[in-house]
Amino acid sequence: MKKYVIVVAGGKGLRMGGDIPKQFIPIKGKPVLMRTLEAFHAYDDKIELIVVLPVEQQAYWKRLCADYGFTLPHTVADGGETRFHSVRNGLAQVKEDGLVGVHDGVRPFVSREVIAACYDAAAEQEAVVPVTDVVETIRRVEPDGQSETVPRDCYKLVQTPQVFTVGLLKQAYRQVYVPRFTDDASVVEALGHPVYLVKGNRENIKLTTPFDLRVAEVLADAE
Ligand SMILES: Nc1ccn([C@@H]2O[C@H](COP(=O)(O)OP(=O)(O)OP(=O)(O)O)[C@@H](O)[C@H]2O)c(=O)n1
Ligand SMILES: C[C@](O)(CO)[C@H](O)COP(=O)(O)O
Repeated sequence: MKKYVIVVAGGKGLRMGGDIPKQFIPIKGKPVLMRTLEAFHAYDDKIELIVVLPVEQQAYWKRLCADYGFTLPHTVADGGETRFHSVRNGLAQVKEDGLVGVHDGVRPFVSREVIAACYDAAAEQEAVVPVTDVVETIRRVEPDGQSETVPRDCYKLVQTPQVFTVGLLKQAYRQVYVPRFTDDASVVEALGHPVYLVKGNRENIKLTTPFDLRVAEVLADAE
């Protein structure tokens, strides 16, 4: 079955800050986005890679690929106003039926096992999301500042890649954007389609703040 992955790196990285967009920051000498693309290529060397980048960063990325001798073939699509719009732009490059994953460009430590589990399950279930358990106590805070502990077993932390059949994801992304579409599963769910959960890997962190870069250096050392 034909496989695609849309690697979204079209955001602003405001919480990370800094001079270099977070997807280009080197971790142990290799830019984050290259690590992410290599993880999918290592899973399946025939998977089609689609990278979504802001238009103004695309020339820089091309130069970076030349500088690092990065030769994995990939298509580049334009970043959009929100993650939803970036995914929609990437999806326009998906031309055949099969399975399509959407993965955050800034999650370079996804394991090969988790990628495989997501694509394998999607062949049966059509819509698959990797999750991890909540490892701390959670409190819900009301608008008036009152708060109470809620049962943590009722919650999971959501990762990517989120993998779908091409037809289903294309149908989902024809919907009008609403702010509660923070991931791909929420867009598919809005069609009334159930989402199947598989176990993610704890190392599969989203590099969001400078603290995460410190963790990333340690995780890269352990590879
Ligand atoms: N318009 C957008 C917004 C986000 N993303 C991507 O979606 C992923 C998850 O987003 P997040 O890490 O929250 O990145 P940013 O939106 O860039 O971060 P911030 O909210 O701090 O600006 C990232 O790989 C990001 O590049 C995207 O492709 N297009
Ligand atoms: C899609 C996502 O990675 C799932 O955890 C996440 O929602 C994206 O980050 P954001 O901060 O919501 O943009």
